[in-house]
Amino acid sequence: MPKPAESPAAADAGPLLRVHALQAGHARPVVGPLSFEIARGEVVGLWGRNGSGKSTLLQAIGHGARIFGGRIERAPGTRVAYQEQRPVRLSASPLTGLDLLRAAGPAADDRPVHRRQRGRPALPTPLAALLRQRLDRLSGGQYQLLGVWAALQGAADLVLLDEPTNNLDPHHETLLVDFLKADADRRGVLLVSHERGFLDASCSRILEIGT
Ligand SMILES: Nc1ncnc2c1ncn2[C@@H]1O[C@H](COP(=O)(O)OP(=O)(O)OP(=O)(O)O)[C@@H](O)[C@H]1O
Repeated sequence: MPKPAESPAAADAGPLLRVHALQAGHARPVVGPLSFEIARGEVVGLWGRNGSGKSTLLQAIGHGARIFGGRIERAPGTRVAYQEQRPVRLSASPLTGLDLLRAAGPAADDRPVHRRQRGRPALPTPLAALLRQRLDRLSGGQYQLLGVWAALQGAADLVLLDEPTNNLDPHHETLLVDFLKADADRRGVLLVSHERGFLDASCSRILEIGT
């Protein structure tokens, strides 16, 4: 489930994220040194072979990985949502799709008609059908799509998505590209994918790591 922090909205000026000479890892460094920036409105893709440290880089920015050198700077007040490569799912839970959207923040917590009235993207029809369903009864792809929408349309300014096409068929992968383009100026996105076609269709820039 996405975890937006409860800080005020980030200032509009300057990049949301600055990564400078970062070396990150776990017991030892596995990625870097890397330097890049992400501004609001950008969708930046991470591309690289298995084990090159893409997930570790997202973890270092989101939470969890150890920083061995360099620095990560977020614009003051930047709220982060992080969809992990294998999002945690409770085996039994009465929570619904609507509960998941509400947890992402007020912007994601709405029905299609209300969203249109506020000038925000309408909840896509395939997701509207999931609002009343229990999360533990959703398919892997349904859960993935709902989680990514919540991260993108929730309160976060910076959205980290690790393999967001996991469990998605080609039709829903296309829908995901539309999700990323909807209201894109409101946030910056850093995503990992092995699917080059998806990266080319959805990203404004692609960073290759581990070469
Ligand atoms: N929690 C962890 N503790 C120790 N080492 C880890 C941990 N997670 C990942 N690693 C190691 O860090 C290296 C980079 O892993 P990471 O998952 O970041 O790569 P990746 O590029 O995302 O790979 P993939 O494309 O296969 O998902 C690997 O050698 C991996 O074994």
